[in-house]
Amino acid sequence: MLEKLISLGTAFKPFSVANKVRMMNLIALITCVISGLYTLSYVFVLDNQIVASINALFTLAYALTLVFNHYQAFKGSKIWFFCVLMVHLLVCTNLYVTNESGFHLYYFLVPTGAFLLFELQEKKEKVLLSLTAVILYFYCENTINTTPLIELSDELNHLIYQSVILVNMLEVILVLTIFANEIEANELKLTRQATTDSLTGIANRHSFFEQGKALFSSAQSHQRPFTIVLLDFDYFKRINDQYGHFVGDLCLTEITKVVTSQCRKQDLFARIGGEEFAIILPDTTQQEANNIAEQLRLSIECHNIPIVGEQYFTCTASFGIASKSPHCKTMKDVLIHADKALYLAKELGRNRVQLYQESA
Ligand SMILES: Nc1nc2c(ncn2[C@@H]2O[C@H](COP(=O)(O)OP(=O)(O)OP(=O)(O)O)[C@@H](O)[C@H]2O)c(=O)[nH]1
Repeated sequence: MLEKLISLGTAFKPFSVANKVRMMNLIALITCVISGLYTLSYVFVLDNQIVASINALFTLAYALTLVFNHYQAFKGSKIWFFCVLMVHLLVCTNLYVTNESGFHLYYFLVPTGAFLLFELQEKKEKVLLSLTAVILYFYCENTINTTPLIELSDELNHLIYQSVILVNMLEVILVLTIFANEIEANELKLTRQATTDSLTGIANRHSFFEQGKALFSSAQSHQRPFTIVLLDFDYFKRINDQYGHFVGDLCLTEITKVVTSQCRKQDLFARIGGEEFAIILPDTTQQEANNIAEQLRLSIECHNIPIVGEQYFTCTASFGIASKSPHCKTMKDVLIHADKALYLAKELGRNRVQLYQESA
């Protein structure tokens, strides 16, 4: 139930916008609860039904924020919420009680909330709401309500004042913590998106080169072997033409799983082109890589890829292998050699593993 309320209006929204809508819903709910508690205290503790009724109306007005979000009026919901809050605080300090209660200190939450909840381009709204909050704060601070509906003792005023400070602090801490967590989650998601191939879920071309360069440098400085295996599907165009693009995609994901399951922890498996993949094998000689690639070739050849019902098809792939040699100054040099070997594997009939030879 709570999760449903917090998620109101978030469906089909981009991640960052959905986060802000959730945050607005959460803040509106917390405010409803706080305002509701004040209403109960006006009824049962201070025994003032008029103030309780007015406060109950404000509680309902806060709840309307969720309704706005439900109907996708997100900007409207934010403006509504902050306007209700500011009028409410004005009524608290100038009608219910006096400014000695410190209710007007809640105005400090408006600029913080507005700058966090409004979008970057909604500058006008943020500035206008913040300015209004500052003006109203000074108005309340310098206006003495001589006819409050509730006469509070000095002790009670002091108690409320402290509770306002406490709630202010807790709200700021809560909101900032949630925002910090969401920024971190956002960053993580964006980094994953930028480095992962969306179809297969393995490293993409960009990530391959970034990580590959680091692995190559490490191999160079420790004088350890470094080998690249290139894997290219055979006659992939035919698979697409015969079974359709969707099955072509399925073939790529299925074979990715087969290869991934056979890779070691230290290997880097990436999709570097449409139907071209690469595996960096650190600490692996060309001969060892040859055995690994041969095993992969066999596994791919034997793997049944489902089409519909009980129907299956198989595919094959060609492999080109090259290792770091004194002629290779960069990872790209090794990759060029592996590409030459792959070309040869295709030339020699496909579904085979070809090692790069210096003379090739
Ligand atoms: N389904 C699907 N097909 C893709 C994707 N990326 C590239 N392709 C297809 O892969 C095919 C590659 O064709 P070619 O470069 O001619 O190579 P090939 O048919 O595999 O032939 P050889 O490599 O010479 O054995 C093209 O038809 C592309 O449209 C993808 O993400 N999904």
